[in-house]
Amino acid sequence: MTDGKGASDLPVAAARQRLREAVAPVAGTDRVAVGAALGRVLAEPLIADLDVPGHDNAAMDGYAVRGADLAAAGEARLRRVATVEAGEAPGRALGAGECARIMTGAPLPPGADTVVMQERVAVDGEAVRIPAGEAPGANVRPAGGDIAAGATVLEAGTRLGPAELGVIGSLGRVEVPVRRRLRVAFLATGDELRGAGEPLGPGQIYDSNRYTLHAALARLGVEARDLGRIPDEPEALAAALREAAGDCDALISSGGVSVGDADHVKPVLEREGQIDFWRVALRPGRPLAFGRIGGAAFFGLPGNPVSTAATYYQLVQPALRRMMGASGDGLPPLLEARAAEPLAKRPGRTEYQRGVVGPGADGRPEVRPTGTQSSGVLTSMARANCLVVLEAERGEVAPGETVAVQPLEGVL
Ligand SMILES: Nc1nc2c(c(=O)[nH]1)N[C@H]1C(S)=C(S)[C@@H](COP(=O)(O)OP(=O)(O)OC[C@H]3O[C@@H](n4cnc5c(N)ncnc54)[C@H](O)[C@@H]3O)O[C@H]1N2
Ligand code: MOO
Repeated sequence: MTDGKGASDLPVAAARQRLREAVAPVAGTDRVAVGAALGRVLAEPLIADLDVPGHDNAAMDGYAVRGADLAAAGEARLRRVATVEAGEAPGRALGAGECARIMTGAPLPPGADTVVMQERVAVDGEAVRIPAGEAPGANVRPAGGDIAAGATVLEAGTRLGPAELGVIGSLGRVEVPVRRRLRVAFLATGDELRGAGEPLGPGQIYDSNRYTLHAALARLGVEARDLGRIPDEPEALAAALREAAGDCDALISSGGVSVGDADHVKPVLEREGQIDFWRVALRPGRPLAFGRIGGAAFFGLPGNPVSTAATYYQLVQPALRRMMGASGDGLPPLLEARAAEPLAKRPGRTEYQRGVVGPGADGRPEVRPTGTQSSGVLTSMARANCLVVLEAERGEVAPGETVAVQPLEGVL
């Protein structure tokens, strides 16, 4: 039993460790078109089979010259013998005293090792005059300067975002080997829940957690299966979970995981599978349950809307990423900011308070809470651009104290 203050709850770091040990990357890979690979996880290292760029080329529009021809004093007088556009072959080699008009991206003619920007040059017909002071070797992008043939460009486990897909594109690949998509089912429990468009009876509320979960899973790039709203009835919950466990890698529920008379998640998990841990020393989200049903990892998230969002973000998503085969937990690094207002906190649990971080009067990062920190106030999350991470042992935070913040932008 706990003492009610969280003293025997699992510390957050221990919960993360247990999750890392309990889940493993799924087997199976797909080959998908590069254009359809956003958010997927690279299944094999990407080894370059060519140099990028493939040839020494000009970084500026100007004149390709031999560095040896540049003047140390006065000016160099060169003769333009060719023009090279991007996409053309480099043309014939430059001899002493010769230069070529060249455009950005065009391959350097043999013999040239320098590009002089056209703004620095006086041109009279084929005569090109270059004042002293130009550096030999300047404005050339060497072959293989971005990617050298044979190099490992991206490691297995890389989650593919716009930059990574661009890199793969620069190698001319048509398809990319990725881990198979994770299948994740989610549901909301609660007799009080109604769906959008339905009239509300007395004491009823609209289900918001399924929207939060669905959006978070969609952004993560898993195949999300919506099991809908399940009444507070153990048999209904057990049947839904048993069925979904047959073809999903992970199951996520929201609500019913605390100690109320209608909280059936934990007993159902104990009966239908195994419970690994229940109750984590974090706020919001303390009654979180984790275990296994059949072949699927099971995450029972507390029903309070902020608790659902925060536990998903802090604990579930890192575990799902691991199952996807992605390296790292994907959580942004913690940054330091000054508290602009007092932050209520009692020692015992790690807290994730919702805040807005931005530059203070002195330009240094300053964070203020987004109003009421109740786990039922979901607008506190929607208005936040960061979570203020307060260590378990910490108490009330006074204005001016340094706190850790975790940027939320683009993550949840
Ligand atoms: N005696 C105790 N009571 C509670 C404890 C405790 O330790 N002892 N813990 C509290 C904490 S902390 C949390 S968090 C909640 C979590 O409880 P449940 O996971 O059982 O969640 P529910 O009771 O089902 O719902 C809590 C709250 O959230 C609303 N809710 C639920 N699902 C949704 C949804 N899909 N969309 C929108 N809102 C939802 C629900 O109506 C309740 O208001 O337990 C505390 N109690
Ligand atoms: O952990 Mo509960 O989420 O504090 O309200």
